[in-house]
This record gives sequence, structure tokens and C-alpha cells, in this order.
Amino acid sequence: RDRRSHRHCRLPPGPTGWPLLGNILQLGSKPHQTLHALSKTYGPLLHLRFGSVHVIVASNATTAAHFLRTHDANFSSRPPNSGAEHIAYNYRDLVFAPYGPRWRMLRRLCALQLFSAKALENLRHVREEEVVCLVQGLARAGKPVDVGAAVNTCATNALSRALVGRRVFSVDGSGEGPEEFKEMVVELMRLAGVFNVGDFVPAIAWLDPQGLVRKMKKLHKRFDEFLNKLITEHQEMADKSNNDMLSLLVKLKDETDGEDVKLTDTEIKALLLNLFTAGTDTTSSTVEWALVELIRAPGLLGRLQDELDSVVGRDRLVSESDLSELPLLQAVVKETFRLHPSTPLSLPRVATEDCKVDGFFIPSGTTLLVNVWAIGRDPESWPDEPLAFRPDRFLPNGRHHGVDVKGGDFELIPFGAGRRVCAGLSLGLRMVQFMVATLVHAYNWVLMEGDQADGLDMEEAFGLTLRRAMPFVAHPVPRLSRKAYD
Ligand code: HEM
Repeated sequence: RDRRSHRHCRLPPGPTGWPLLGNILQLGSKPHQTLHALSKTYGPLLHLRFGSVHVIVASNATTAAHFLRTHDANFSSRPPNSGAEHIAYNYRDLVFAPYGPRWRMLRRLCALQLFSAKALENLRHVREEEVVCLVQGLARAGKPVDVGAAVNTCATNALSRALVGRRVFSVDGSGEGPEEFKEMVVELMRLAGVFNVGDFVPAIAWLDPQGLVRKMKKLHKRFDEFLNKLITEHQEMADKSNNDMLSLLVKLKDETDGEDVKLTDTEIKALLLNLFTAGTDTTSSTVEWALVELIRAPGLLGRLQDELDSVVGRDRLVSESDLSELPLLQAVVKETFRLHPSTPLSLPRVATEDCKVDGFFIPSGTTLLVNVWAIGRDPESWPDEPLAFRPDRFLPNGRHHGVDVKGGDFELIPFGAGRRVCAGLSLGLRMVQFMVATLVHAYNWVLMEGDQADGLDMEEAFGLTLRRAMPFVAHPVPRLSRKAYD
């Protein structure tokens, strides 16, 4: 019925592609930028063909709302892809699970154990302890530090204590662990961000033309070993009756026997893999971008330090309960998400049925990309200096006062929106705010010799997550009274 009633509609406009491959080779090394440029020619709803697959791209707030609000139910699964198959345990995870009972179960479990207001409050001491470790580690460093790496270790440890009841990295940052783990996550994001020709041209999938599947299988093996080790260790200390996520999952595993939706070791590993990867690099790269933006704007940094000094003082570190008292901090974090969204093309969705959007025909099986990066820079939504870092736009009297990142304001959707909005939004947002506040309050950041604040490299690296091409390295100089660091 659908197809017949929509037949008179056209597909959305878009560039002509190559025979067989379609537009896939036209994406270049930074697809979010290429797609943004194409949207200027073809409009906010763009049609492409990747091999035999229809792909549409939403590039402004109104169009994103059509899909993620009005038609969200029809776009609440993710398209098939080799990453989900070869890395994420053949779709048995949460991120790629088809919309349905298993997705619902996994998502509920996460809410219960990790992301609800109550769970978040229960885990607050863990985050605060890990942030103290971060600050103390920086105080001990006595040398310039790679800020993203230090923040990544902190975010990963805070998460791993919630997930498996212990840190995965030593707190002094020594040893191979943190770098190796971060490198694995970055590799995952890099692989997941490449459009694999084999996903769209089945006839040549077996050739693995970009060598991606081979790399995915290899990476999967490394993650699987990491997760197996965590689970084995966890079993060995099981008598300590932990209340971490893994303990809950193991308990539930036995209870789901005979139910429609099974929870086995594979689902458990897949879920842990999701949470470890979705929750670390996204968070730490946002903190890194925020800090660089602040250092490029010394006046703004000074204002933020004044805000922190007046709310927190100089005798203690920031605590999570201070965050709600820090409007400029919150505005800085929003502005960072606007210009540097962690996942510039969000995560893809797929049309389950034919539909008609904005007068255009969208066939079932179409992949939907939402260009969150382009939406954050769209002059229609952000008329005042859209490319400049101006957190004041979110403060009272600012044009965007009240606009939030939580999925209700479509001009700012770094966490996506709708049914499949980021599951870890509450935690991710809080960790980013908490770490940015702490790093700015506890330290002045002195640049490396030869670096100039206004000359810092702002180049983006390629991948599913929008990392800096150049890591940000600077020297932390304490600015609080001594006892704050004890
Ligand atoms: C700066 C922090 C983060 C950002 C910007 C971010 C962004 C996103 C985005 C854009 C999506 C896709 C949403 C959609 O399809 O509409 C997503 C999904 C997801 N995120 Fe996050 N994320 C962040 C942190 C986290 C954290 C801390 C966790 C967990 C520890 C997490 C877990 C997930 C999961 C499980 C999904 C899949 C949800 C589903 O398919 O139902 N994220 N995230």
C-alpha cells in the first residue's frame, strides 16, 4: 500500500553517482564536511546512492526533526554493516540491536544500573574519586601532558568501576594499558567511520576492497581477549558481592533461562564492549576540544575561572553538586558540543518501511545519516557568528538561552534524538561538565614553547568520533591552595 501511495513522489535531490558504486567514492576523508558542502547545493535533505543502497542525509534542524521526531518510529533500527557483524558480536549488542525486545531489555538494564537519576547518584563517589586521581596525577606530572590521554584514562576508569567493579588502568597512568586501550577504541571509531564499500556492493564484499573486514576481525579479537580477561577476573572476585553492572548481568543471565530474550556471555561482552567504546573517546575528545577552545579565548577562560572561584572557592576541587551552579560552564560545554560534536554523523538509522518526508519518497531500507556537525554550524539556526566559539549565546539574554543538548532542540543534537538517542547521555554530559570544570579550576594551562593560543591547530581527524588531528599537549600549573590537591 505504502509504495503505491508514494509512487508519484520523487526521491530527494542529490549528485549523480558512478555506475555500481554510486556516490561512495565522493565522500573523501572527512565525510561530514563533504556532505555539508553537498547540502549547500542540494538542500537539507539529500539523496545519495552507496552501491545499491539509498542513503539520505538530513543537514538542518527542521529536517532532522522530521526524521527523529515525526518519523522516529520508522527509523529506530540501524542499517546492516560489517562493523556490527565483525566487531559487535554480530548485532548482539545494544548499539546495533534491531529495534525490538532485545534492544529494549539491554537499554532498560543500562538505565537501571548506570544512567537513571538514582544509578547516577549511586555512582557519584566513583566519578569524584577518579577525577581527584586525574588532578593528583597532573600535579605529580611536573611536565607537559597529553590532556586527552589523561582525561581518557579518568573517564575509562570511572566507567570500568561502574561496569566491572574495578579500574582497568593504574591511576598513575604508568604501564602500557591506557595507551593500548585508547588506541583500540580510536581504531574502532576509525574503522566504524569508514564507509565500507562491501556493505553497499554485496558482489564485491568478499574482496574486502579496503581491507576493513580483516582489520575489524583483528580488532574484535583484541577486544574479546580484553573482555574475557575482565570476566574471568570478575568471577574470581565474585564472592565480594559487587554491585557493578557485570555482577547484575551475570545474575540476570541465569534468570533469563526460558525467556524469549536470552542474555548469554556473548550479549554481556557485546554490551560491555558498547559501553566501554561509546563512553570513553566521545567524552574525552569533547573535554579536549573544550579546553583548547578556552585557551584560544583567554578572556572567556578568565571569566570561567572567576565563576568557578566564586562558586567553589580556591580551597577545594569542584564537586558534582557544584555543576548546577555554573551557568557559564554549562554554556561552554554546549558550545563545544555545537562546534565539535563527538559523532559528527551521529549513528546511522534505517527506514523500516517506505515513507514520505517533506514531499519526497523514502524507500524502505534507506540509510539515514543526520549531519549533526552541519546542523551545529547552520547559519539558519545559528545566525550570530555560527563558526565562532561564543558560549554567551546560551546565557540569559543570549539568543539561544534555554537550548539544551538532550534531544529536544534539533539545532543542537550531539547525542542524537528520539528512541535511539544516546543511552549514556546523562553520564556523558555530566562527565564532560565535571572534567572541564575541574581542569579549568585546578590548573592554568601553559602552552608548549612555540605554541600560540590563537595558532593552535584545530584540524579534525577522520573517524566516527570527531577527534583532534593533533593531540593537545600543555603544562598544568596549579592555581588553587595547596590543600585542594591533597
Ligand atoms: C560526550 C559523550 C557522548 C556523545 C556525544 C554521544 C553521542 C551518541 C550519539 C550521537 C548516539 C546515536 C544516537 C542516535 O542514533 O540518535 C549515541 C548512541 C549511544 N551511546 Fe552515546 N554519546 C556519548 C557518551 C556515551 C556514554 C558515556 C555511553 C555509555 C557509557 C554511551 C552509550 C551509547 C549507547 C549504548 C548508544 C546506542 C543507543 C541505542 O542504539 O539505543 N554514550 N551516542
